[in-house]
Amino acid sequence: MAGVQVANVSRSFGAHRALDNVSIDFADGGFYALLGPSGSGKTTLLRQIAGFDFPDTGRIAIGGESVERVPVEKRRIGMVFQNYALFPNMSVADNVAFGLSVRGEPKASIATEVQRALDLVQLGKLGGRRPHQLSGGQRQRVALARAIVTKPRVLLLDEPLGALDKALRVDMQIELKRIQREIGITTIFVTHDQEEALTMSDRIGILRDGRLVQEGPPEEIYDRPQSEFAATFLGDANIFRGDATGNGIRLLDGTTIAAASGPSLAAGARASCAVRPERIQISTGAAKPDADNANTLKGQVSKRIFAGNNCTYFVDRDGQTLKVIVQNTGAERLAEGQPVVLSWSPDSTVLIAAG
Ligand SMILES: Nc1ncnc2c1ncn2[C@@H]1O[C@H](COP(=O)(O)OP(=O)(O)OP(=O)(O)O)[C@@H](O)[C@H]1O
Repeated sequence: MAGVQVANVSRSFGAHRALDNVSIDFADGGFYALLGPSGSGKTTLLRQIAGFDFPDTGRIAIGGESVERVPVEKRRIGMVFQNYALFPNMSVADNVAFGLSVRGEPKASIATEVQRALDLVQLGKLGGRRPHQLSGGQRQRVALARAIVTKPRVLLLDEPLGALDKALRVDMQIELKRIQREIGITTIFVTHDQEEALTMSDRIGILRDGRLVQEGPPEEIYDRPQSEFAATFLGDANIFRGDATGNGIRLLDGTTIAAASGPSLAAGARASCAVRPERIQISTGAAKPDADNANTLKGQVSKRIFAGNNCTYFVDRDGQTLKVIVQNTGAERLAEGQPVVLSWSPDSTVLIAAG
């Protein structure tokens, strides 16, 4: 096993900078999600690590050793892609055995290793089938078995669950995480799906236009985003813009919003505050807000979306629409058109420097 160190890596295609001075330390045995919009450089970064493509500048090391001159086949990396084709005319077992066979390993040990890999992905009894006799999820598990059978040091997964429907995808997320824990392999996982990134990974890196915008544990990025982009890309956020006051911001209409976390900014500097929709308390104003909720605003419900376990309210105030999500506790529901008071704690508010 091995960690992966990416240091100051840049890669351009013509005038386009697909990766711009990216540095990430992927810890040994960790599960790391790379998240970002289409074209942000996620696949390009995986390709540099795999050795399919090479950085213009910067360094990549696997297990502490620079891989600058190490070709793909010598990097000992397993890969699974969204449309990772299996050989249709080979059995499942032969598909999994492929990497070991080309290495010329003895037949008996190949059979043992293949069976172990198939058992791990819970396809131990299906080795004799052909790929077309499997479901989409089973085929992805074969691809995974094929990637891990050679005992790679690092596993690179590029949207491996992208082609699966939602229910199967959730099953496979749990399965993939179990397998990763069991073999303890350093895993770098590219996804578009923010929920998938939040639930599966130890750390998340958010890329935008080839740059690493923020990286850290899921809770840290969700609770303390450092930019409006990170706040709105990973989860929903209400963004307020104004001038820094020392402990928050002042909006154009003079309202102040206090924030307990964020950088220290000079008073008067342009800044934003972000607050998650589920952190806001909404009421008719008849009862006093919770004592901790120093931030308050008045507005009017413009839309209400009931979703069973929760209810989303869109609240208009001063040209802005705010989003509030309330768990369904059976309490009284607010109607569209209702004047409301929103309140939330400075602890739920993050100050962000203007980008
Ligand atoms: N071989 C190449 N030649 C020219 N441009 C490329 C090449 N590979 C990638 N790019 C460009 O680099 C940028 C990053 O591409 P990349 O595939 O890494 O994005 P991504 O974040 O993986 O996107 P997606 O989520 O859509 O897969 C894109 O603008 C892409 O068009």
